[in-house]
Amino acid sequence: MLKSTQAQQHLPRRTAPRVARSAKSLVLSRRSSSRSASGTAMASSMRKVAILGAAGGIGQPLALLLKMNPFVTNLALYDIANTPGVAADLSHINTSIQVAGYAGDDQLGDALAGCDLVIIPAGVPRKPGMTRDDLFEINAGIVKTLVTACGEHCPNAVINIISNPVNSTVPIAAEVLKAKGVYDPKKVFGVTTLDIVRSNTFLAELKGFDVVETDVPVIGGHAGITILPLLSQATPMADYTAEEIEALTTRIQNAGTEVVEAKDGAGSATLSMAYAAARFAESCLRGMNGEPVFECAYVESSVVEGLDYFASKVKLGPRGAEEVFPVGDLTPFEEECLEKLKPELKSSIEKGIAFGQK
Ligand SMILES: NC(=O)c1ccc[n+]([C@@H]2O[C@H](COP(=O)([O-])OP(=O)(O)OC[C@H]3O[C@@H](n4cnc5c(N)ncnc54)[C@H](O)[C@@H]3O)[C@@H](O)[C@H]2O)c1
Ligand SMILES: O=C(O)C[C@H](O)C(=O)O
Repeated sequence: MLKSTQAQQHLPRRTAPRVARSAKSLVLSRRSSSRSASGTAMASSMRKVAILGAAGGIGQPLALLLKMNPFVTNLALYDIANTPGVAADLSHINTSIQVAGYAGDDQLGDALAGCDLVIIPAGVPRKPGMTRDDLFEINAGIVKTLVTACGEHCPNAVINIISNPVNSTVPIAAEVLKAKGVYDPKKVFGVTTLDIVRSNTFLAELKGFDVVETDVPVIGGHAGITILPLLSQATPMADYTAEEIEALTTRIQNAGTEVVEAKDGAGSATLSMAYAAARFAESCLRGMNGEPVFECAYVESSVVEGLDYFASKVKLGPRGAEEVFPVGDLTPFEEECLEKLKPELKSSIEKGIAFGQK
């Protein structure tokens, strides 16, 4: 289990250093060069990245963003169907990243072989009226199968899990890898970056901030009240009324549902999620290359007693999540929200563990 370090205990009010990069780092580079888009780091290492669920609503735009990311050298696109077409289409883009499509069970091993990073958006999305937990019945099995294959074909890869319910699918992945004897808690992440992206956007809109300079840590999990934005730790600092804090927190917690309802049966967030997943993937790759990067993510954790998985700020490095930061000082409102989310998050974790061990 990951432990918070001595140094982290002495952190001041903020949970951790500010996320070290901004939306600018995803500006598209026309050549897959050795220069990152922000110009701050070299992207020289060979990196193979696989997307499992690559022909889907998230998978396709995510593949497009990664085809333009200088930290990637090989992109393996896997789905149960339609990946040859997606791969052929993407491969015509004149960046030097090599793209290959894989379809069906018998090609999964080839897709995963030699991967440094595996991103999993495979599974069904919500329709109006559903909770993320309603997806468990279908998505739990899909994640279990795919992570089992990761354990066999790329046991050292970092895994980014997008498939919902993330609060349960991450514990499932951990149990599967434990059973195979290849579990490294530093390398399995639930992607909660969309919660941060949304919080930054909504806060910047409310307060008239430059959105690129806005940073809201979001802790807890990725479903309803388990999503807890820490507005007291946001930058730039601002004064809020109690009503503003409550309204903004509720909007962030319901933002996924806002998109599900707007799409009216045609799925959930795909474009904003692809953006968020590309940002988190790039942060993992930068970390692998030795550049310390800070992101909030859902990981195995000892930050909150009784919750074995929890999202908080982590430091990404060559070995994955090298540090997991404590939540820092909370306001009474945030303390109350944290208490309220514990039973739901605990039950989702336990459900995932039980399924993973079956
Ligand atoms: N973590 C987050 O913040 C976040 C945000 C948005 C969506 N999601 C979740 O991401 C998942 C995917 O959403 P979407 O909109 O891309 O759905 P989608 O239906 O458009 O795409 C899913 C893809 O997964 C593929 N798939 C299904 N079973 C598979 C398997 N066994 N192996 C490989 N591929 C398989 C499907 O063929 C499809 O192409 C959903 O569970 C959704 O709830 C999570
Ligand atoms: O809301 C969903 O079902 C998808 C995703 O988790 C989101 O937050 O947009």
